[in-house]
Amino acid sequence: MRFHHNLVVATTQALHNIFNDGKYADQAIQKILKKDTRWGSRDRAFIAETTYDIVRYKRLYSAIADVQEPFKPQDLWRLTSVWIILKGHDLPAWEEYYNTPVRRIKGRFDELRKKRVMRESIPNWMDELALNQLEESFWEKELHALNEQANVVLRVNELKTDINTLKEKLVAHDIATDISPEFPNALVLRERANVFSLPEFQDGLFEVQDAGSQKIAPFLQVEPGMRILDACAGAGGKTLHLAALTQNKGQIIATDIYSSKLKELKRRARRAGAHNIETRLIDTTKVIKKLHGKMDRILIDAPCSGLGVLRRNPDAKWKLEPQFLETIQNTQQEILQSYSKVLKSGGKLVYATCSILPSENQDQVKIFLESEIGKEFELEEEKSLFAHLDGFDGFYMARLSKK
Ligand SMILES: C[S@@+](CC[C@H](N)C(=O)[O-])C[C@H]1O[C@@H](n2cnc3c(N)ncnc32)[C@H](O)[C@@H]1O
Repeated sequence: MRFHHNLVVATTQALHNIFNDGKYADQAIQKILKKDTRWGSRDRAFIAETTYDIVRYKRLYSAIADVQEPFKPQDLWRLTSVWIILKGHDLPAWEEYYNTPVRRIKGRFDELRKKRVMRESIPNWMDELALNQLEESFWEKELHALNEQANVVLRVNELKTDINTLKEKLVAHDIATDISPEFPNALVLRERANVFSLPEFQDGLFEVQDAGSQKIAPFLQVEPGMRILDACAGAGGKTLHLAALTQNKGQIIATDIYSSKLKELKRRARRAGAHNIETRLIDTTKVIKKLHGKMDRILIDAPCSGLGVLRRNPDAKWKLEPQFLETIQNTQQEILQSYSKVLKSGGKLVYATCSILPSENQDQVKIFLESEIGKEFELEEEKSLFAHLDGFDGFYMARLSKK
């Protein structure tokens, strides 16, 4: 493989912004990619994939390279040298790589890979937390799968097109995709491509959404004409899916505590031709109280650790803190307790997370069902998706019905 100096420079800049300045990996990479319009798709893919890989394996690579945060410029070059060597390539003859101890790097890797926390590159506390809740061999397989690169998956917007028509349109752009019967609206790209620049994206024919995530809106069993609350709507990934499933009929109220996210949701809804969505900012408890007893369905896509989506957000391994887990679990229960009151009798609630930890999933549902408010509910069905079993991101969903 031939390496280009300017692309590795760009990679070290992205790494500096992520590791030393605390920027989110996806945003830091997007910013760097805008720097040079002459870069082609392969150059961009190199910068993005190399940066993500080094973020993913930060603990392992920095131990091998014997460097510590905050990383100096030469430390970041050392990290890239470890990446090149472990990928089985020869180091380019650049001055930044003079005197790199190639044999020592390989030796350190062989030694360190014996320990899971090093091999899979994860903080000790996170490994221990998962081990307390999941069987060890299961966790090991899942953790390994969570370190793989995620597929690019599209959700076809059935308000505007159908899966076969979209598949054909993508072929015209040289983008080959696969359909899986398990995920009826999902097109999985065979190779990564910048789908956001396609006219079909601008026209709202699809959204980028992991296949596992596409299981959640249908799990709510919605029908056209229903009144639905998408309580933690964020930028609306699942709201848009709900709009398609209800064929734009009925009312979807999308709420969140951040107005910036709801603003983005509105923009996406316009592009998707989703007309039955209304956004409401939760700035006081009154917003939810006004809806008490009025809704047929509620989706609680709860804030969580995001441990199921580490393939997409590997920097979460380094940004999450143990205290956050405690706080977020309290928030999850509070949301369940207070927002579930919006349901009419006979209504249904889906509680979902992108976590694989039972403490954020089954345990929360159990605590809720045993509580005073929860006594009015029955668990209909629950489902867990795991990266190593299902091939996509990790998710949990539980459907409860109100008596
Ligand atoms: C998992 S994300 C939602 C993702 C979104 N449903 C989607 O499909 O793109 C969780 C969301 O919950 C929001 N949130 C956090 N605390 C909340 C609260 N108390 N009430 C409502 N939303 C909350 C966060 O701002 C975040 O957007």
